[in-house]
Amino acid sequence: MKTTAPTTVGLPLIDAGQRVTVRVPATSANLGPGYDSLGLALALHDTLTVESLESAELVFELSGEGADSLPRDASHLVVRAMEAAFSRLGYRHGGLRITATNVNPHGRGLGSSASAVVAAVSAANAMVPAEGQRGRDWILQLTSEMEGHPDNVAPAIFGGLALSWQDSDQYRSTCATVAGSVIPIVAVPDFELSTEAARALLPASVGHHAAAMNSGRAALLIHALTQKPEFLLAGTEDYLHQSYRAEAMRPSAALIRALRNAGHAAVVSGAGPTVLVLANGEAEATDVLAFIESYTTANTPDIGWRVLKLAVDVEGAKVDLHRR
Ligand SMILES: Nc1ncnc2c1ncn2[C@@H]1O[C@H](COP(=O)(O)OP(=O)(O)OP(=O)(O)O)[C@@H](O)[C@H]1O
Ligand SMILES: N[C@@H](CCO)C(=O)O
Repeated sequence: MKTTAPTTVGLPLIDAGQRVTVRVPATSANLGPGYDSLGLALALHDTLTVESLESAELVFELSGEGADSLPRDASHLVVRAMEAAFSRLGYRHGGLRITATNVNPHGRGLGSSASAVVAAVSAANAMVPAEGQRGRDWILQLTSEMEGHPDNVAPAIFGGLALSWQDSDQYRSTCATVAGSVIPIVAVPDFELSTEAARALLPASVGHHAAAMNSGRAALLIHALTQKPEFLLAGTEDYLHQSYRAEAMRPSAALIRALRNAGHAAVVSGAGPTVLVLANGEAEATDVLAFIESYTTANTPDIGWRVLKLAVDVEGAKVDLHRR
């Protein structure tokens, strides 16, 4: 399907005939107590290829997740993010061919929207002349503004475990190295929950006791993820968001409770409803996979779960530019 692309009159045009491919990881934000600040990149990758056209057209070739439901016009998230990036960089495009191969499920808590905006902004940045291009911290700033929080975009950009924060209106992030024995496992249910709906369930404020308890667990979690995975169960206890959101994802909340009662570090991935388990070593990973299989068969027979044993992505968004 083709539609006419909007233009930003007055700005210089990028060259036609450029082709950029961006491979971007899925991400799991929060990790329990790290609400809006911690995120882990996962080896589950979407691929976006963008070509700059001579003609003022938007051409879409979409496959995989969202191919049947995403818009094929200027309202597509990738186009909106590219327009914002070009405009901030001081350029405009003539037309674009967008080819997206998506494996990251949408609205499930694996950072699909963050992956899309990181891929789009990275592609736009690579398409402007070299002297106008900006670094990854600039990409972090713009994509965090678009998402409203940095915890998914940061690991999608940098890879690994990202610790992010906000100084006034500036978003910052640094990476930590995850212990080699940590194995992320996700159980993705067949229902969606939008981040917007999940955020609307949170209270405007929490008590001092909850805040203090959460601070302790967030600090412990970094130590557990990087050096002492035996503390993962204690380190993933959250006091800020999961209990308020449980009503919107009851099967996920029940699975998390059962996994934690069995000693496994299970949390809501992002805003849910995916369940993330951080296993310590292959033996625990095998136990977790068996536990999820038997628990879901017995307790949630009407829900389809896609269970994936993944690895931590340490590379982040990978950009390849081909100029004609
Ligand atoms: N690759 C994509 N291309 C275009 N639009 C996308 C893409 N991925 C996600 N979106 C849009 O973002 C929406 C999902 O975003 P949302 O923030 O609700 O969930 P999420 O990013 O999958 O999960 P979370 O933020 O909890 O990790 C989709 O319904 C779709 O509108
Ligand atoms: N920190 C975000 C992650 C999902 O985008 C939330 O929990 O709402």
